[in-house]
Amino acid sequence: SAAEWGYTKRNGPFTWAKNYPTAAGIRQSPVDIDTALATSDSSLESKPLRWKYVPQNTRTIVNSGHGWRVDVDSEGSELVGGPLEGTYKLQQFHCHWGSSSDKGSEHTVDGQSYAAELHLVHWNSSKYADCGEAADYPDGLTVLGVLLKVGAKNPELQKVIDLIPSISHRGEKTEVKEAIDPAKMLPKTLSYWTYLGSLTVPPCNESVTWILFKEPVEVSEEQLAAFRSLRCYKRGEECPCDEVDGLLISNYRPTLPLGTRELRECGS
Ligand SMILES: Cc1cc(=S)c(O)co1
Ligand SMILES: [Zn+2]
Repeated sequence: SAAEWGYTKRNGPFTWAKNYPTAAGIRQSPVDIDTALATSDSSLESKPLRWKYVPQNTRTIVNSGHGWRVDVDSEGSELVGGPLEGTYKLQQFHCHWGSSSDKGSEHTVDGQSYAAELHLVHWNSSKYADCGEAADYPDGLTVLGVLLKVGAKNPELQKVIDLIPSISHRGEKTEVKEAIDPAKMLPKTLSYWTYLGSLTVPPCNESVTWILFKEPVEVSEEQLAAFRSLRCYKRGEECPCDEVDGLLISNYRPTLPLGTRELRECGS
């Protein structure tokens, strides 16, 4: 089969369009947030973004081979308001990071990278039956993006990090026993930028309304190091990628042009 996509020279972001043509589209993510281009929009201010999560519904954490991912039972969750029409439900959350903390976020702000970026993936439950179906429609998904910068240890993310040793290799998964509250991983101030974009991994579906919070949240260097200890290959198999020891030291996609898309902001 075609070499699985990844983040190395051989199978990285600049090769994805070969097997996933949408990756070469004009509504791709991430993008650089040129703050001077952002337009504030009274309709966003008038409909505050609101979310409700059920910490007990965080089910499993898996090593996808491209990072860690916490899968959630969508029932009981909801995200409404801001740029969104209808109700979106939480499906999963995951992170992107770099080989050192001077890079690793997917979105950049006025050209500045952060150390990592947390993505909370939601699907439009007002119009579609599940996340898989929603991913095929332009209004199907919403991802809340949180920029992560080096600082204090993040207690909520520590619950994820404590599970990483049990999912060290690709395909390994484990139950999340201690409830993780996604709401506790969001910044205090809720100002955000929003624009229409895509998944940042193949097949790069152009079905995401991006909502990127302006205020970064802190994680510690040790926590970032734990992310980089994940391996991209299955236990007992050869390491297919040419990363050092098959360690997932970097899993962020470089930015794509915003093009003629509108970039709106809410809050200072
Ligand atoms: C559905 C999905 C969305 C993003 S942003 C990602 O990295 C993986 O999967
Ligand atoms: Zn992502």
